[in-house]
Amino acid sequence: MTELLAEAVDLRLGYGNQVAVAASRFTIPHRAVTAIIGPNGSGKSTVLNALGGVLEPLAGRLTVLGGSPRVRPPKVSYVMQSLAFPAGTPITVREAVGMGLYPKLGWFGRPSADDRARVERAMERLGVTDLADRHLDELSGGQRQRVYVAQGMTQDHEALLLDEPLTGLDITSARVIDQIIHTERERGHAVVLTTHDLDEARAADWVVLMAGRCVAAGPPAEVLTREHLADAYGLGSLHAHAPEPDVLDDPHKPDAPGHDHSRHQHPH
Ligand SMILES: Nc1ncnc2c1ncn2[C@@H]1O[C@H](COP(=O)(O)OP(=O)(O)OP(=O)(O)O)[C@@H](O)[C@H]1O
Repeated sequence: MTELLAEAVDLRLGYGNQVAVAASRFTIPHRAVTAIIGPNGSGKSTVLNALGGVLEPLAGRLTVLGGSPRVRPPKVSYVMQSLAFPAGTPITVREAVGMGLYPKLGWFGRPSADDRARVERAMERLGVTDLADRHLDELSGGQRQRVYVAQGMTQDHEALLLDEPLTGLDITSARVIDQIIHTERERGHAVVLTTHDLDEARAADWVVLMAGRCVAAGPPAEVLTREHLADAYGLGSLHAHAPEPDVLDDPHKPDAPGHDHSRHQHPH
């Protein structure tokens, strides 16, 4: 049996008494890259929050690495760039990356030489060493995103949760973070990321397709089908998320629709 990072059973997640996600069952494998994809408001970040132990389920069961994520397993590193630091926080890049040590040290623990080396290594891996003494406020969005991922890397972890890590990045920054994601997997870690990019989801080992519920979870080829995407995104937006044009146009490809040209019409 595949080793699991997470398992959800009859899970309900939400805010106050508003249910945002109701999912009967889905799993996320360990030591693999999982992409959570779905339309705006479909519950991707909500699921990540629950996996990261930031949000308690309203009902049902969610286990991460065999336990409750609320008893924050220190082995799960959650990078929440959107919430991490309010604008104007007077903090340097090195300090921000060093905050990845807090789950281990607590707020008042003193970092050892090893801990400090870990911070430097994470900054090197993300290519932000030159920015170490700069204030976060002085960075571009892409540079800041690298800093957040470096913070996640600093934490001793088996699983890395990343909220839209590649969104809005230039090719260089995206490549750096993409490389990190794949190195993490090679090290036997799990990476769970949220995305709006179908290609990013196709490149993952496992996909969870959300629409306020789990539409499907499994390998990309089984999840990112026309039917599932139509279910999640609605028929009206299907053409925007359909396979690449060359797949649509080449009748020899297994996924091609043959002579069915109806898919080229834009439904209104
Ligand atoms: N802090 C909150 N308080 C109340 N409702 C929330 C909160 N965060 C999210 N929601 C609601 O929960 C639902 C799911 O939101 P969530 O942020 O998980 O979606 P998402 O798929 O990540 O969206 P996006 O693609 O826009 O980032 C939405 O209806 C949203 O309005």
